Amino acid sequence: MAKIKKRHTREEQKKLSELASQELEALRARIDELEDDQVKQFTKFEELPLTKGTLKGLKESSYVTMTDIQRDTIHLALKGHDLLGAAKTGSGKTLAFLIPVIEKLIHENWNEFDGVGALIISPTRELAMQIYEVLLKIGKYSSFSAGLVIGGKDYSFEKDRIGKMNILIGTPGRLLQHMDQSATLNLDNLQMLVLDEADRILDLGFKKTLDDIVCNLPPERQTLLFSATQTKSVQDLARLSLVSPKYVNTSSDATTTPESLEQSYVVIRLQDKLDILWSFIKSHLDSKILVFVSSSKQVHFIYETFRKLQPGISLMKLHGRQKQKARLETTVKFTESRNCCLFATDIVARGLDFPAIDWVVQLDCPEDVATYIHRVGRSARAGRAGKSMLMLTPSEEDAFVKRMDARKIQPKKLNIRNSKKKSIRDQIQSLCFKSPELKYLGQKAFISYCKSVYIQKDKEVFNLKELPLDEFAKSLGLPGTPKLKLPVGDAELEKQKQRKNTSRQLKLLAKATDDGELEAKKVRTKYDKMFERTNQGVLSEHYLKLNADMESDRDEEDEFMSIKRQDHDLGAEPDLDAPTSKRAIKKALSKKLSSKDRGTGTKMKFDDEGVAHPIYELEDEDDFHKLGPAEQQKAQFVAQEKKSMELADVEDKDVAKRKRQEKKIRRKELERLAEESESESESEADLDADLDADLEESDSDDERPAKKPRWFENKPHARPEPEQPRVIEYEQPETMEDLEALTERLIRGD
Ligand SMILES: Nc1ncnc2c1ncn2[C@@H]1O[C@H](COP(=O)(O)OP(=O)(O)OP(=O)(O)O)[C@@H](O)[C@H]1O
Repeated sequence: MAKIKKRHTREEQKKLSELASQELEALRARIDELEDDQVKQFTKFEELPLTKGTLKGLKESSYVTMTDIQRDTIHLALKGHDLLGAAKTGSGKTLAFLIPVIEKLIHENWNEFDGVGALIISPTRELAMQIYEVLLKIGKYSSFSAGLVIGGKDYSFEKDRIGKMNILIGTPGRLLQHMDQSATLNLDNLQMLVLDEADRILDLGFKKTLDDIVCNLPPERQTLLFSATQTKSVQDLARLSLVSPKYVNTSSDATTTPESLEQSYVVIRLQDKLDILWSFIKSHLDSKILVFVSSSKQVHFIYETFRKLQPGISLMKLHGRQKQKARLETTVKFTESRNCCLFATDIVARGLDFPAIDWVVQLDCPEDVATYIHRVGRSARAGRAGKSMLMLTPSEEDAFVKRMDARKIQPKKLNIRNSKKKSIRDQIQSLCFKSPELKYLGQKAFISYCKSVYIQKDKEVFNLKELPLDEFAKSLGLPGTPKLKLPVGDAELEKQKQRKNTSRQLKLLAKATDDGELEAKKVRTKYDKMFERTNQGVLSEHYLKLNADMESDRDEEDEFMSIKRQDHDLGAEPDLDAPTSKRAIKKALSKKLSSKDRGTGTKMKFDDEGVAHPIYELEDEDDFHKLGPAEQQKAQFVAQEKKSMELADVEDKDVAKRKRQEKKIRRKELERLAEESESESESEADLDADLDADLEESDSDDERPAKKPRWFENKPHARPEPEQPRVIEYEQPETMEDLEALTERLIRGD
């Protein structure tokens, strides 16, 4: 969070405020007089009735000429209308709402004691940061404070300052968290609510959060909605309490993609995608390329594989499951790089303004045309040139091309030249063969891709049955096709889809502690600690990389799919429960473990193959019902358990009886031995002591003989000292057989 502008002295402030109020009066009059037709002739910001400070901030940021959406919306927003603005990607929507936000607060004479005057909601942190940066630039000459409230940052830091902010920019989850928990946050005076990428914020993933935010805002505010693909859903507008909104759509009369964008598509088999992508990258090494895939697992796998194959261009990855810090670092790195290739999921498809992207490649078909538009819109921004290539499988082509055509999007169909095609299948197979971690990533990528196809609503485009999955698995270097466990029925499908859409932030928010410091206060499990170490051999490093994935996906994928173990033996998977450092091993062996370290432990049972299982394993509900009614299963279980307990009881009794008999025999033999032994030489005493100890040990569970055997106590002088003590050589008996053999030898006296 930062102040937009330095403070003035009281004198200066008085003077300024007099001038400002005169200036504002004049501006208000100009705004009231503005006619739509008149504005249509405007080309420059300075023609609009904007305050001097804003014009200066714009000019210094090199914003002089307005884009269409800016020209068509800013004056309406200045007049106080609610607004729905739709414009192509990269057409300057950010300024179209930031200028009215600043101007509105200036006109309202907003000051630091008035609290939050404007709230800007963005679907992603990266986009929120981008908006914040633009605000700092153009708002340089206004005296408002602006704050960024996004997940992944220090919550307490935000909480302490949020009450002093005039403009807040944030992601839905974090904003709601502050609304619930930060006592200083007061939105009662809110003048303006802005939703950037409104369609995304209004969709299912954010629905509940947005509704919760909006119902806590004063209804008499002004609301601006901006998006590349505008919703006019009456329901959505009602949710936001828009009042007679003005619709502005600068992309309605032409295609919804930038004119300067050269669009193409190729039809290739699913199993050839990686070969084609590789060939494409190799022939565009001097370009800045953004590659979209459907899931973070695919990003992970392709990034790791291609990195090992060294294409000769810098590779990067960006997806929602990365830590915020890594995401920001990659965003900055990609922004600054000239020749590089970024593999990403749709998290970056919306809003992010990467400069000078030459190519947007869509390795996987987008879920709908709106997503296509957002993806390709990362290139050819603000009138610059750019190219895009969409890869479609034969089963996707017809329906998706039809969908695009309906939106006046007609990419050119291209064929890949055979001479340009390079196959990396053998290399990938060999990499996966050598590296279990890569194979594991491949399996995850396979499953995630299939899942992403399966959950799509548009079945005409996305049909899992049409896809050559065995071939696809081979192309990922997998020795077999991972088994897919797909959700049954629409309800489950919808659940999966919703889960996919639901912001990870919201999940985190639900688990947040009272002060919201979820990340800072997260309990580090032994796995966390283990994964944080890097010096434990190759597999632990692999697991370090996979940790985030495993943690986040566990519940999601356990329900959905399973991997055929026999086909995909991960071989040397580490024993996650074993101590992993010298210190840990020492600690584990130490009998002086402190009680806090002891824990309760987990009881395991072993099956016939010696594989450990938890005592209680949850069975799948469907599998359970297949076995018959619960009552019947219960009765069967009780009968079965009773029978096995009876058997066990008989066995136990037999063992106990045998033990008693053996003990009796041994004792008798020893007594006899003692009696026969004439001399009580030291060696005999030692022998007896040893035998005694041995008896004590072996009979520890049973009746113990008296510590000092009776034959020593009762007959200390019973036998005369032999003239020549007999020396009997013996080995320490270890087993019952040894003991018996020794006893026999002693009896025989040899
Ligand atoms: N009036 C202008 N003059 C020059 N450049 C501009 C102007 N307005 C915006 N830009 C630049 O155009 C680029 C795209 O702007 P912006 O990110 O606001 O587009 P957008 O419509 O919000 O895109 P998206 O739909 O992808 O979020 C940015 O780099 C911005 O600096």
